[in-house]
Amino acid sequence: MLSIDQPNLEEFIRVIVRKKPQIQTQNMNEVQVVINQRDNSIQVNNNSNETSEASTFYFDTIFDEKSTQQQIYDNAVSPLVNSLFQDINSTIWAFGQTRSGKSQTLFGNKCDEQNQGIVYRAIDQIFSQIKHLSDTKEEQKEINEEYKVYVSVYTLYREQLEDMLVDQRKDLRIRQNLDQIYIENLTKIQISNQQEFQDVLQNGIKKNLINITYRSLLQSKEYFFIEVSILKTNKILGIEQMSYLKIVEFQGCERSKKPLNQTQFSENSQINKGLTHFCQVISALTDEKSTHVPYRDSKITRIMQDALGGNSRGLMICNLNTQLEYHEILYNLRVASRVQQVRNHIFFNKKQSTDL
Ligand SMILES: Nc1ncnc2c1ncn2[C@@H]1O[C@H](COP(=O)(O)OP(=O)(O)OP(=O)(O)O)[C@@H](O)[C@H]1O
Repeated sequence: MLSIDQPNLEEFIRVIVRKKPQIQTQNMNEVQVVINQRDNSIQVNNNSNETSEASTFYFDTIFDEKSTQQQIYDNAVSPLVNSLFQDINSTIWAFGQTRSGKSQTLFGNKCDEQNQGIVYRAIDQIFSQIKHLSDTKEEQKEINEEYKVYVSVYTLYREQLEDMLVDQRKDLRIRQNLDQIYIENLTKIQISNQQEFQDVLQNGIKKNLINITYRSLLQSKEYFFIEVSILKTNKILGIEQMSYLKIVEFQGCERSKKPLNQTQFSENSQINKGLTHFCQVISALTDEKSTHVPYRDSKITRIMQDALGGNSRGLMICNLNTQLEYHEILYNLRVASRVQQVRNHIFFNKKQSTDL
């Protein structure tokens, strides 16, 4: 195996906040949230209109309710897709309460160009970039590099990690090599355009759950993952490099004061458990005195380990639904605020000889 040492880059996880537009409903109060785009601050006012210092937060970028899918994509996601072609991994996760706009941001409406979410836009950008690279190389008569794109779809529910692209689902194992975390025996399907990507997504879901809609599938899982890998092969040198873009949808979680039935209670505690482990990892990573990061306490933190202090660029999209309770909004912003203090240590993915 040929391995070339590359310089390290250190960068913080980037956190952006997106406020969902208000939807007119009866008996629904909206918590007042003031976004100041000049200093990228967001102030949350409680019902008595008192604002304490703790309720003002600062983020990299804050998108108000008028923001478009295109703006989110261009600002936050496009640079990460570009870095895949520089052999750097990226992980994006949508976080927020129930009905805060996570699916809208990630998926939107695939049939409406303006409303398409970041997942479909990323696939378009990957294929247009590959075309651009091969056209440029062709003009220069040096077509040494070949790109192949693969997709995996998996879910995590009650600590059960399942491959959505196989008939027989079983709990998958998370493994670690020197550089990164990977899932053993995870199906990777090669795709060569947007349509093939959508077919894989749709067929994978149909294969596993008959008569269930895509939306209800997403709603029934705690975490939904789409992983797109790009394999670059230099045919002359016989060297290949693999980079990935991992996109994760967190299940919405409310620390509800309302009474829950047994199933809701059990689901909610499970989600809260995952979230608690996620927050414990974030706390350990941002506490200088901490000597241990408890990645192994839950599968979500293990799968996301590369993006939480490891070798992947990280983007958290914190979706905000202001039609929920004040303490819920505050809780989400506090988590988001802490996440942006986590540093990742990025290095370019290793080159390997193709004749392994
Ligand atoms: N930016 C937006 N513009 C217009 N409508 C939006 C926007 N964001 C969300 N919505 C609408 O709000 C509703 C809830 O959004 P969505 O389903 O994306 O939330 P979610 O966070 O994925 O919810 P859940 O946690 O239940 O999966 C949907 O009807 C969606 O169309």
